[in-house]
Order: sequence, then structure tokens, then C-alpha cells
Amino acid sequence: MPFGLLKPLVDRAGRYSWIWPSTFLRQAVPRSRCISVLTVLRFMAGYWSRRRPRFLAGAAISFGATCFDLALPWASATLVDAIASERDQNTVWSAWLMFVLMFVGFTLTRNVAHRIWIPVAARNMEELTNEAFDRVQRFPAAWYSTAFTGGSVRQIGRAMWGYDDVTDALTVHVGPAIVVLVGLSGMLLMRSPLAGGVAILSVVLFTIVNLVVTARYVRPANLISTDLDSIVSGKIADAITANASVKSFAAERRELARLEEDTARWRESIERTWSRFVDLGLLQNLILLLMQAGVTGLMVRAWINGSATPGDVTFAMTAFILMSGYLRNLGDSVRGLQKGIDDAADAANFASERTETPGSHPGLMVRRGKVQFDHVCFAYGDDRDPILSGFDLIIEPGTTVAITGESGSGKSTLIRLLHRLYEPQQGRILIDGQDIAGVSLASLRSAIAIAPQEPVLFHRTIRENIAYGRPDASLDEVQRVARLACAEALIDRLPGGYDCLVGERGTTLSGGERQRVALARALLVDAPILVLDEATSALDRDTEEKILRNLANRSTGATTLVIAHRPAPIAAAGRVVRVIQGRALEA
Ligand SMILES: Nc1ncnc2c1ncn2[C@@H]1O[C@H](COP(=O)(O)OP(=O)(O)OP(=O)(O)O)[C@@H](O)[C@H]1O
Repeated sequence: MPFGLLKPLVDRAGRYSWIWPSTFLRQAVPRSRCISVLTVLRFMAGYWSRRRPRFLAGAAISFGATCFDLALPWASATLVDAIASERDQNTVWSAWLMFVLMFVGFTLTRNVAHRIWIPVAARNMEELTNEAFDRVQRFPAAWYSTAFTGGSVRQIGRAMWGYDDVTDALTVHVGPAIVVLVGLSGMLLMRSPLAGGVAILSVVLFTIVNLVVTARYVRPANLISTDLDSIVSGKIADAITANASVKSFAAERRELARLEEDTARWRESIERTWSRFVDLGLLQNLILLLMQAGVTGLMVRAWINGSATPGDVTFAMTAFILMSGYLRNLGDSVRGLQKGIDDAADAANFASERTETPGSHPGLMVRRGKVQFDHVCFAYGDDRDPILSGFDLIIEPGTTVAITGESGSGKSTLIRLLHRLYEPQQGRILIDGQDIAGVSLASLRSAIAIAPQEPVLFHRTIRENIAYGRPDASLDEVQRVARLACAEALIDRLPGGYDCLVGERGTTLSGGERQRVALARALLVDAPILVLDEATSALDRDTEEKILRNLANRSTGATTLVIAHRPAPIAAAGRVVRVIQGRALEA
């Protein structure tokens, strides 16, 4: 395997990398990209084996096509020899027919192979995209707190085409090229040991130069360009998502200037990458020149000496044309393979990255809805100050507790821990006596409904947004919770009412309107534990009080945690707890 030529490095996760110590490379390759080629190929092979019989049938037929190609120089030599030795017409025409049939055979078999592969490739690319998306959605909240949305979207898209590049390179180009190059070199060797020797030497030299230069000179530059490409996409997505802030500070020029810094780095990097590709092309052509001059020159010399026929010369010329085509393709294919591997590396990384739900756990059984924080200690990272240090709180079933405290004291963090978006470093959180660390995430999260301060809505209809937790809910049920959340009048005013699309992240609604839609969404699931995380903070006082009255009259028996700064929701709760210096203090 060509990649065996390269000295492996071991990255932090103990994986091998085939990037050489940077003798050629003067820039550091991003750490996240230190994934071994073998790991990426193994990831790809997982998809190839899903439709093994079809895949292998395509490979076998493609091999047949290659054999027809391999026989073409022989057929052309036979034809020229038949003409040169002035054989009878029938022999000449049979040789001509053989020559034509070789190409017909090649065209037909290659075509059939492609038709067999098309559905395999399309299905595998579909599954790869779906699975990468599915994994990314299940990454822990900590991953999302540092990931760039746009960059991740691009990584998934690139991985899909990376699969296509790698599969094409290996099955349609590299494999057949090896067969033709080895086969034709052997056939040349039999006709003229010297010409065969030059052909073999050229092929070996071409392959080694190609692999080493690609790996040590081209790939490192390409990895950096690929990474910068993700960064540019991520920055564009970031600025477009936060466009309202950009507009409010008239900061369009500043954002453009920020992007220009990254696109300039990308331009420098891609210029370097492309130049290296062109350097590689030049080297390849020099080796091909050596092969052309050597193989055909030696055959012409042999014909002058009388040891070769015109057919042998024709064989050498046809073989050179075929071999140089395959070698050039091999160069492109190795580059395509390289690029495909780099593009698919992110998806392979995703596949090995930890998701939120490793292992299977029993479901949470909520009988009454008692919530207990038992000496919980938590910091967002080893290098961060602790947010909670020995936090104890018991919330009795069916009661409503207001949680207050200074901004940044850790109130929302409590809810993130309750939802297991993060895990406490010490202590436990219990629901009805069950440690939530030992129950399935789906059962835990469906037992807790959260109405957040800054809800994110989907670019779907109002009805779909409210019914997100219960897609089968009837319109009557949706309307009932919309009434409780004082959202009914605002929905009636919208064009199309419940069928109105709300824009990406709900941008066509005001902050208070989004909060009411999100509150209705939380109420619809009728969960035994309800969390209002400053869920009415953007509303006017009258509407907020009306909503609080509606919630108090709704006797569902849910245990309710209300995170609030404003007096109305605090006053409506039976009990008030302050978060001070990472601990709970009864107010
Ligand atoms: N993902 C995160 N990574 C690192 N630090 C975080 C993260 N999320 C929150 N923090 C920090 O943790 C602290 C507590 O945040 P939290 O959101 O719990 O505060 P809060 O009490 O709800 O504040 P507010 O009343 O302003 O909403 C803050 O200092 C915040 O900067």
C-alpha cells in the first residue's frame, strides 16, 4: 500500500497519521486533521461493504473493461503487422475487426460497470450524509459551544463528495491503472527487454514521485486550504446569523474586513496548494517524456537493427499513449483520492467522536416529580472557575420554586445539568430518587419541558413549532396551549394564522412573541417537570401576569422551576431560592 511508505505519527487520541514531520511543510497541520488515511479508508470501506454483491459485481466488470484496454496495443500491432507483411485481405480485415471489437468491448463493459455503481454510490452518499448529520446532532452541548455552524454544515457536505472522489479514484481509476500499467509493461518486456525495462522504470519512478510529493508537499498545503475553507464558511454563517446585531451597529464594513482577513489567508493558502499541484504536474510530464522517448526510441532502434517488426513499434507507441493516459489519470486520481480522503476525514472524525448517548440506560420512571440536587459541583472546564460548589436543593413534587440570583450565578446552568447537557464533576441529581446519570437521555428530556429565555424556533409553521414535542397533537390541543401562553391573538393576526412560517430561528416574530410560542410548545408536552427559564422576561407586565395566572389555574401537578429576576414570577411561586456563590440559599 503506497501509504506504507510514510512514517506514521501518533496523535493525542493514539491514532496514526501519515503526515511526515514537517520538513517540506513549514505550516502546522491542524491537530483535528491528524486522522490517519487508514482510518478514513476503513470508514469508507464500511459503506462499500453495505452493498457488497453489487459493489463487487461492478468491480469485476470494470476489471473486464480494463482487460479490453490492455489488449488494444496487441490488436493494433497485429493489424499493422498484417498490413506490413502484405497478408491476404481476409487476415487484414479480421485483424481490423479485432482492433475495433476491443474498443467496443471496453466501452460496453465500462458502461455496464458504471450503471451498476450509480445506485450504490448515490445510496452510500445519502446514508453518509444522514449519518454524519445524525451524529453531529447528538454531540454534547460542549461541542456546540465551540463549533462553527457554517463550518460544520460544510464539513458534512464535503464529506459526501469526499466519499465519491475516493470511491471513484480507487475503483474506476487507480485499480484499472495498476492492471494496465503492470500488464503493458510485462507485454513490452516480452517484445523488447530494454523498452520494457524503461517502461517499468518510468512507471515506478512516476508512482514514487507522485506518492511522495503528494504526501509530503501537496497534502499538507491542501489540508490547510481545506481547513481555511471551513473557517471562511463558518465566519460567513456566524455573521449572517447575527445580522441583526451587525445592522444595529452599522458594522457591515467591519464584518467584511474580518472576513477579508480570512479569505486573504485562504487565497494565499489555495495559491500555494494549486502551485504545488502544478509543480507535481510538471514533474509527472518530465517522467512521461523520459518514457515516451525511451520506449519508442528503443523500439525504432530495434526495427532498424531488424529485431523488431513495424507491429512492435506500433505496440510501443499505442502502449505509451495508453500508459501515459493511465499514469496521468493516476496522478489526478491520487490527487482526487488525497482530496477525497481529506474531505471525508471530518465525517470519519465525527464517527469516532463521543456522542451524548454512549451505552443504553433504563428509562426514567417519573411517579411524582421530586427533584433533588445533591451536593452538585460543576465548572465548564478544568481551566474555568466552578459555577456550582456543593449545591443542595430538594424540590417537592407538584410545587413551584422560583430560583433567583445574580446574573451569571449559575441558574441556567442548573437547568443544563438537569437536562444533562453537561455532567456535574461531583454530586448527583435525582428525580424521584433515580440518579439522572443512569437513565436514558430521551426519557429524561421528555420528562422535563423547558421554556427558555431566548427560544430558537424552526423555519416552519407556528403550528409545527408549537407541536414540536408532540407532532401528532390536534389543532384544538395546539390552540389550547396557545391560549394558556397568551399567544392566540398574536397568531390570529399573522398571515395564515397557525400556518404562518416564522423565518429562520423565528426572526419574523418579536422576542416576546417567540417566548409565548416557545412557552406553548413546552406546555403542550404536559411533562411532569416544567422549567420556565426567564420564559416571560420579554413580555409586558400585564401579559406576564395573565400567563402566570393561567399557569397557576392549570392543575397538572407538574413540579415547576421558575428562573426569574422579575418580581411577578417570583411572587407567584410558593418558595424562593437564591443561588449565591454556587450554593442554594432559601430566601
Ligand atoms: N457553555 C459555556 N461554557 C463556558 N462558560 C459558560 C457556558 N455557559 C455559561 N457559562 C458561564 O457560566 C456562568 C453561569 O451561567 P448561567 O447561564 O448559568 O448564568 P445565569 O445565572 O442563568 O445568568 P443570567 O441570569 O444572566 O441568565 C456564567 O459566568 C457564564 O459565563
